[in-house]
Amino acid sequence: MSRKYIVGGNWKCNPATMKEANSLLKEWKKSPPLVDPSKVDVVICPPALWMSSLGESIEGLGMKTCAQNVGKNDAGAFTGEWTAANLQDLGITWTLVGHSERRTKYGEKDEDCAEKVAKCQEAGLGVILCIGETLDEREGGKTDEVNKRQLAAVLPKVKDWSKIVIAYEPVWAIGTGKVATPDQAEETQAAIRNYIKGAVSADVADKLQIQYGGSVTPDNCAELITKPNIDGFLVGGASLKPTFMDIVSTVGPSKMVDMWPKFEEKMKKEGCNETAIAAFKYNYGVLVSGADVMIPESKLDPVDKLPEYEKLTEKPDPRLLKKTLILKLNGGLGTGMGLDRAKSLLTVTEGNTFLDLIAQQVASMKKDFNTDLKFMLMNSFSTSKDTLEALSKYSDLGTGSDLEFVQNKAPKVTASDMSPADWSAETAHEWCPPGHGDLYPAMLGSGTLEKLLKKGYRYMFVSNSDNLGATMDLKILTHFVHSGAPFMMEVAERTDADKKGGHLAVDKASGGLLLRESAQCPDEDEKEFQNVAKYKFFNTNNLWVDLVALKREFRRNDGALPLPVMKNSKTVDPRDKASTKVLQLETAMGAAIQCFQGASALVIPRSRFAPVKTTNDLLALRSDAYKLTEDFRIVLAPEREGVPPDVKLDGMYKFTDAMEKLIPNGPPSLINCKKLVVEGPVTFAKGVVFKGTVTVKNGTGSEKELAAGVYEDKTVEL
Ligand SMILES: O=C(CO)COP(=O)(O)O
Repeated sequence: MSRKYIVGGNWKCNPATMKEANSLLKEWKKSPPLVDPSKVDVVICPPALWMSSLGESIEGLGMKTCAQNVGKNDAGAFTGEWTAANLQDLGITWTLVGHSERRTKYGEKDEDCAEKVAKCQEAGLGVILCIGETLDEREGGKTDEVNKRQLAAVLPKVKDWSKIVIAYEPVWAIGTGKVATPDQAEETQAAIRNYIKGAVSADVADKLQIQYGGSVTPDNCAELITKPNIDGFLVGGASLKPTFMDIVSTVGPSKMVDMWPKFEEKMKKEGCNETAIAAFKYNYGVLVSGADVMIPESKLDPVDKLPEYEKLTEKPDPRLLKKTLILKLNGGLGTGMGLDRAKSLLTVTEGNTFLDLIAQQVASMKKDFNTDLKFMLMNSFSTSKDTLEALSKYSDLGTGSDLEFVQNKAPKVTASDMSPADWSAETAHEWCPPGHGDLYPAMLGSGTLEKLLKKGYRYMFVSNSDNLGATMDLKILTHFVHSGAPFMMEVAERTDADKKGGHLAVDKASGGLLLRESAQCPDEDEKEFQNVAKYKFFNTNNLWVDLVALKREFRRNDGALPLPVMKNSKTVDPRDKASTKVLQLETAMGAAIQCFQGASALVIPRSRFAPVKTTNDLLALRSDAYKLTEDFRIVLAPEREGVPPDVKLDGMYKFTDAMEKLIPNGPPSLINCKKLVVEGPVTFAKGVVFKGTVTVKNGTGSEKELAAGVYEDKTVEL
């Protein structure tokens, strides 16, 4: 029969302070074990004084609090004791009885244990009964005899065997670092079960959970747990560390074995291709392994020097254009800005959407370089139709699979049990886009990579469709090809405004480049993460990829690039916050820098980086702080010297239609504005000019107009 596993953490008289205990629980919370709670119980035995105050945090982790000891008495004159009923009263449903330290250091006898078990049975309390032999006893061949004696004393008191767990803890293995071998533990525990079978019944013996305890660590638990008579562990020293969760995860039946077939079947049924399935399998495997996704400071070195765009000396080689694909990522919806369509359909300048400008950029590049240019989009299942329709007027861009490939979709994962999310009310909600790191598997799985290579394309320039500064630059292309790097990232210098975003760093172990995003930074390293003088560069998501190297990496990694996996907690129906909690697994395309040996980076001027993430960005972009160049790029006006205006609109302007109401007469002048803050319902008259730092406030609640004029370094109250 299959018994439920049970893992206990016996903290003994540790740690020294409750503060430390709380921070350990916090650590556990950060990377909880991803095991099925219906298959593994976890109990934690803190010092008695803290049981009540820590109980909530322990239970918040899906674990139970367990006492380390209990009195053999009822309520009364028993100074220093507590009763089984006291524990029940506090909501504590488990206790250890007969731990070897109680037996040897406090003189507890088999008979005391028996009385304690009797009281616990009366109170309906679960007991983990600890038994085990000393070294002398083992060496004297008395192991089974000792265990039987300790058990025999207690057996007559047990009426309800569902409330008893046995912890076999050989005294010589406790706190000594000398763990029993898996065979030793298995042999002894099989003998214990056999004894119970004879003394009680086969049914009770079969159902009885028997833990092993004594120097269990994350390193030695995996082999022990393969033994049929080991149903979990009672862990001492190793339960005082964050890595106790690794022991729990190891004991938990692998979700990969349990759940993966369900995901695979669902994806196949949906028509997902093999590459998409392999990519999701990799991501899901990372999720359920409970792997530590953090990148601590100790593993990194800063990047000191990088080649700079302005200093590139290579002579631009126009012949390379024929071998190069320009790819725009266009999978994003403008939900954050109140749109339910592709974000690139947003109007940027009079009458021109992002897509219009991109199409015109491509046309202009073809003219400038006097050559045909291969252009493609990666759409998502929600942007493809609208985008192709909008671009149909630009016939020379290409059509169909010549113009686009579509990003994969990934199943959402139910947060509580890691199963595929199920939402029959709207099955579309069971799927999500897997982040732009899906670029690589989507290219491979759609056949696009193979097709491009066959046609002689070797290089790819990728950028986001909301970054209108990212155009084909022959100088950069030539530098990339001449450098021989398989992958190159355009980075920009971090300013204070960028300190919360990710940064480029050197991985000490490999010497290669990697990106650290804020979700990958442990709390204690946050200060260094935000240190823009130390970590000077951020990823602009303008990337250059050698397609031959990409294909090689896929082959080396069994068809799935090992990108860092980010898990986003959401609800299955994004608009219904009460619906099932799910995890969406995503990867980021820039993170691939760590997958390519010899990948490089280039520092570019900010003019190649003008993304629109919010209506703040959009307002700035529409103003005279930016210029539309002849080749349809939107770049910061030279007067700005590379620094965009810092616009902070009230939350009420989050959506584009609300922002339009702020500027019914067109955008204000921001060319000399450092920072603009708008609070409350305002409309700008025609001819408003902001200079320096200006705040416009309307606290009245009813809309007010800001009259034409120059506002410089002041707060205007309307
Ligand atoms: O006594 C134990 C658990 O109750 C085992 O302690 P260690 O895991 O530190 O050896």
